[in-house]
Amino acid sequence: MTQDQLKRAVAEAALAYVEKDEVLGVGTGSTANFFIDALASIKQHIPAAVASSKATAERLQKLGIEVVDLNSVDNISVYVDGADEVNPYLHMVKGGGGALTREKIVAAVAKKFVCIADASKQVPVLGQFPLPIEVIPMARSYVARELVKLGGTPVYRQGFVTDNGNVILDTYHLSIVNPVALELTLNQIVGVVTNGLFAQRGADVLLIGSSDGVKTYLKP
Ligand SMILES: O=C[C@H](O)[C@H](O)[C@H](O)COP(=O)(O)O
Repeated sequence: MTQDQLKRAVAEAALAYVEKDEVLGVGTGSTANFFIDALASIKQHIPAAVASSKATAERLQKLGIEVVDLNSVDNISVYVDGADEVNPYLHMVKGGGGALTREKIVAAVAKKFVCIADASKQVPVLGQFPLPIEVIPMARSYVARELVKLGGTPVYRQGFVTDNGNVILDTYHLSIVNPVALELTLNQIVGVVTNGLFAQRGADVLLIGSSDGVKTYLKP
């Protein structure tokens, strides 16, 4: 099976986690896009969705699903999104598409986080994928120097501006042996808006698309 076929299979499997007549949170990226396309078959049961990016909002609206502002809802039953890496504890690296801040906000509100990914995203230890860090533009150089002090090698994502008007530092070589602690440490750097570690609030359910079918993992 191709990677896209695995993404489609896992996206379709995630439909089983969508709660009827509840507000749904929807992530960003190629795997999330397959999920949005799959939602067409059950859209009559989705009163509204909260999107984690402008791109996702547009895709949902094209399908005829109402997109609402997060401030207008009290809770989100389920949030479905992809990941760039996921470890056995269901901690993730996210933000390859630059949507990490809104993703982390929607994930924080959601009662359940369902991560959907193809098998290439499963890793024993996070950190092969460079960690995306969203930064206020004027703080870019300062934050980069602080990341170097932590052992990282930050690379400015040239020509990319987030939905929030900020920039991204893709950071190589960080030692992510303790994702929860590193997530907190990175949050302490002034000028950092969000880092791409989703460890304090990891996934509750992980669906992995593999050549043997879709496998389900629960947070240990
Ligand atoms: O900012 C993007 C998101 O965190 C995505 O969920 C992540 O990059 C995975 O994307 P994809 O499904 O395209 O591999």
